[in-house]
Amino acid sequence: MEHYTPIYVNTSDKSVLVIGGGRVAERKVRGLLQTEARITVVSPLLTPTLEQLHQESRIEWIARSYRNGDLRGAFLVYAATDDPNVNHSVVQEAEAGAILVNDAMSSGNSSFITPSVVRRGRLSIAISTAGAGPAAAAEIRALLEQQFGDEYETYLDFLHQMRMEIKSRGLPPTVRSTLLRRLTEMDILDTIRTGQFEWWSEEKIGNWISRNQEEM
Ligand SMILES: C[C@@]1(CC(=O)O)c2cc3[nH]c(cc4nc(cc5[nH]c(cc(n2)[C@H]1CCC(=O)O)[C@@](C)(CC(=O)O)[C@@H]5CCC(=O)O)C(CC(=O)O)=C4CCC(=O)O)c(CCC(=O)O)c3CC(=O)O
Ligand SMILES: NC(=O)C1=CN([C@@H]2O[C@H](COP(=O)(O)OP(=O)(O)OC[C@H]3O[C@@H](n4cnc5c(N)ncnc54)[C@H](O)[C@@H]3O)[C@@H](O)[C@H]2O)C=CC1
Repeated sequence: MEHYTPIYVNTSDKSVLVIGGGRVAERKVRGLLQTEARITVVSPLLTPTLEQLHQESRIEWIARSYRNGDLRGAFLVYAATDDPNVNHSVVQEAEAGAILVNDAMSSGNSSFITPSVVRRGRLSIAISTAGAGPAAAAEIRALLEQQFGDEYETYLDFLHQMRMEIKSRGLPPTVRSTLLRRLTEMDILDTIRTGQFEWWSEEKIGNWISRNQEEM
């Protein structure tokens, strides 16, 4: 059985190449648009959505078939044409250049696979079936989407703000980790769900930290 190593890759300001401009390429691009990647599509044809994204300058378009050498400077590559030979050539060029590559037609040829993703602001939950059932991955995503609602976006923004605040205070590591753990033990999610959440002021954050430090 194939086992994969799940990682979250930072593609900010990195050049990501998608070879092919069809339905599957469009799905890969939609995922990439959630990041700060610089996206280039190489394909003689584009779907109407990709065409629109190109017109809005959100993606670059090289309007021709893939050529050996196109991968120069790329950080990550998706081979998403409908021609297995072309995808294979893309994979070969990527491997020669030690670039991570996804072949949409074959998980076996790929150095990474594209998971199904639930996004709620800073929270992302990635699901993979190691290629066994992409439609099952999408079904599991839909289930998780029901379980993890929009309240998680606010919740994680709050945790992030508190984490930055706690880390900036130069507290001893044990105090810091206790405070960070206590944060997740509070019922913040419920207050967001019931519409009672209010962002904490500098003063309230300061008071909460001092009070909790005293209780340790
Ligand atoms: C290996 C992988 C390679 C990769 O792309 O990385 C791959 C490969 C293949 N997919 C195929 C088919 C379909 N894929 C989807 C949908 C998705 N496919 C995605 C990922 C992956 N697909 C990777 C494994 C992920 C994992 O580990 O589970 C998702 C999760 C993410 C994304 O693509 O962005 C996205 C759902 C996003 C969402 O909704 O959340 C649908 C449903 C639909 O189209 O609505 C169908 C039709 C139904 C069916 O066939 O099951 C075929 C057969 C093609 C043929 O026979 O012609 C192959 C080739 C093969 O199996 O060899
Ligand atoms: N990984 C996944 O999630 C899935 C993968 N697939 C596989 O992906 C393949 C592509 O599917 P679709 O996007 O629906 O096909 P499609 O026919 O909509 O798109 C193919 C695209 O590849 C481009 N293309 C063809 N030759 C090219 C070349 N030499 N250089 C650059 N671009 C080239 C075409 O212009 C077109 O834009 C399918 O044949 C299937 O095997 C299918 C469903 C899901």
